[in-house]
Amino acid sequence: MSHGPATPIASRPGRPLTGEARIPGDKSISHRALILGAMAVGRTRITGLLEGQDVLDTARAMQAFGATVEQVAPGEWTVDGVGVGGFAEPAGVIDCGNSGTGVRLIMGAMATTPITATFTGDASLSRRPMRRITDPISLFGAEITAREGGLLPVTIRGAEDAVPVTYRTPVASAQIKSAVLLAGLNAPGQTVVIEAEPTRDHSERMLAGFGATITTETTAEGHVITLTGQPELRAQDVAVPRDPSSAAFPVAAALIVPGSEIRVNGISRNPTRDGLYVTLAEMGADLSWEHDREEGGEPVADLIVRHSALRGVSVPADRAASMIDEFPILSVIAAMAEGETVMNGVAELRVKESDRIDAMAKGLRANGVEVEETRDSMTVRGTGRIPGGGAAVETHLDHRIAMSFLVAGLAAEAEIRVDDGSAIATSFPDFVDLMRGLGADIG
Ligand SMILES: O=C(O)C1=C[C@@H](OP(=O)(O)O)[C@@H](O)[C@H](O)C1
Ligand SMILES: C=C(OP(=O)(O)O)C(=O)O
Repeated sequence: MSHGPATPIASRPGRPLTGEARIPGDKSISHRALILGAMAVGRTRITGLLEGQDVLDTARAMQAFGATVEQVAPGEWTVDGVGVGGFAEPAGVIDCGNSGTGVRLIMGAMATTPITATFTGDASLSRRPMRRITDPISLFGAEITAREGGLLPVTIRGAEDAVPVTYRTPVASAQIKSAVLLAGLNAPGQTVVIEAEPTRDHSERMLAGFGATITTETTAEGHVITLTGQPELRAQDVAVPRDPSSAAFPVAAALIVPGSEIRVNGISRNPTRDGLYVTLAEMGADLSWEHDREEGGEPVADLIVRHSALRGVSVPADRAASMIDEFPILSVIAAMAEGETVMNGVAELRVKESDRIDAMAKGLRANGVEVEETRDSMTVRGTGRIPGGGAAVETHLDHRIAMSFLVAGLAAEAEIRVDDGSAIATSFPDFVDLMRGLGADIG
């Protein structure tokens, strides 16, 4: 999607937050449901799909590759798949907008079908590294042309006679792992991904759910995932659970705005996604979990969160993958805690929708918070207050930077303004309305 006009938004300190925050569907699982639905035989029915722009761009891409993707009702979609190896050559360029997950998973999914496709994205996505995907998919036999530096636009000619691949991921990334597994679907024999640290495992869970043979073992080499190629994937009913990364914003707001108490139902307890919640418990957050259960193949529970006196902590590097998208909001929570919070092993934040270490450090400093950064760490010196009152924070087309500072403004001593909130619609289109419904002064 091309980017519309910038929309400045501000938030101000006000009354306590109360009520229930109804979080939209998980973005990672929504992308995967559409892609696997398109690669299955038959009609996949998806409920609770996130209708954020990132996911809508993936839906459109799956249509361009020949699947029939339809919205039946809000959040309810059907996908009539074309089967593994059944993708048609798209007529036009595939524009994945702002979405790293979309472009990288789809590049993997088409890399072992003998068709050609060109991928583009917005200004943010066009700065993000793609060799981490094009390198492994070329091992399957795909041919790649990219802009200098391996950046988008990228054209892929899918392998005619794909060979299976064993690949050790060079950085902890579920996107790399998933792209390789999706490419492995149309290669004969076994495709193996080895990761040093476990990353979110939604692809593995969903591939098994669609009927693929896939195993995961923890060995001395790391986490070893083995997929048997050329399965017939069978259409499924997929109930998408709520997104713990989106839930993090109202949860954070309730923790730092005095007098708040909110309920957030159906939060993922998947250990590959719950690092923020582990960290918040260490910081002294008042979190009560109820009704542990399974939804859409994922462990979930309901959360009640209350305003809390928080202390700074050191977040170990081996937890980074399980909370990779939550560091921007953690840095806001850390400013409202007493003492230093050190976030280790976070270099990957520099290649997200923006350089998130740099964007958070600049925005927090502009609002009176002391921050130190190295290439792969960020330290926030918490004093329990955010003076606020800086110039508009630059968000660089990054939804999580925008939402983080809008939450910060609710507990700051003066209004906080972001230069552009339009990217919020990529992952959490109802963010402003939902926060207002809890009592937040945002707009
Ligand atoms: O696989 C996924 O759905 C995602 C993986 C993560 O990216 P990396 O794999 O690049 O760490 C995360 O930041 C992104 O929001 C979603
Ligand atoms: C990094 C993110 O998404 P993506 O990589 O899909 O653009 C995110 O949502 O924080």
